[in-house]
Amino acid sequence: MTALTFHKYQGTGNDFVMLDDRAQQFDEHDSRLVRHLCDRRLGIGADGLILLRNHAEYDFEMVYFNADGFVGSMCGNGGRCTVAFAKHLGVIQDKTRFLAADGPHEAHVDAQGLVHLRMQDVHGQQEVEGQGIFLDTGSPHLIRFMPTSSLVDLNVFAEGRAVRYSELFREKGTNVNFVETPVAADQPWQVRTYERGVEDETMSCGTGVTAVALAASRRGASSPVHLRTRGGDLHVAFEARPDGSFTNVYLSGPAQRVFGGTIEV
Ligand SMILES: N[C@H](CCC[C@H](N)C(=O)O)C(=O)O
Repeated sequence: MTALTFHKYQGTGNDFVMLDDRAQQFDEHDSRLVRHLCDRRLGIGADGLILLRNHAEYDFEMVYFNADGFVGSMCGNGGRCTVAFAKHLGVIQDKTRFLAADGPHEAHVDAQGLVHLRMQDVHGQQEVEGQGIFLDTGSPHLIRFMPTSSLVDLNVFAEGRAVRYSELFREKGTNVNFVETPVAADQPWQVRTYERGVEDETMSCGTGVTAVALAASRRGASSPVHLRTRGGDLHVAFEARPDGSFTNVYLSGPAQRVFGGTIEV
């Protein structure tokens, strides 16, 4: 048995076990251990686990795992939490360039402690017949626009699961976002997300709300888009290019250290 030091972070309720792995001692193939640390009854409990590692060309590297123990794609809330963690460790000050699964990212922490994270440019969005709109913001997302007032009672677990395990998505999986269009322009877009790799609804999904904002821009939303998740509010700013792609995409919101400790592994 050894004692593993961890930090627990959350960004709009999407929660992560954060490990300072600058010495690169964590075995990233040990999916059983990642699953155990993310287990809410037997371990620490989280939607995902993130290693902060050194990198020769960037301030740090973020290695993200879903709660199922496997290396995930990009995680927007996790990215913001990793920036806050890097600042907590003294690895960075208020501005950074770091590497994640989908490539380099720039980010900065503002005076209120909000983290602004630049996401990769997004090319194209497809209409998936009878399902919704599909786009990739570093992770795959299906967006389904829902009738007014239908989100509150929606069974996101059952509805999301049905899409995620449908013939089209079964192999690679997808995250599924259910969205309510605001009734007034000053209201936020409401989002609930079923997450692949957690295989359940989470309180919030950063790459998910980013995808929703870009899909919403085709439905009259203008940058910055205000989005509301079960765990709090996020903003997404972007520039739409004439060819339908998006650049200068920024996901902004809080990222907080909740506690830290050691766990016997
Ligand atoms: N919670 C995440 C998404 C994690 C990605 C993931 N669940 C997948 O696509 O496998 C976020 O804030 O962007």
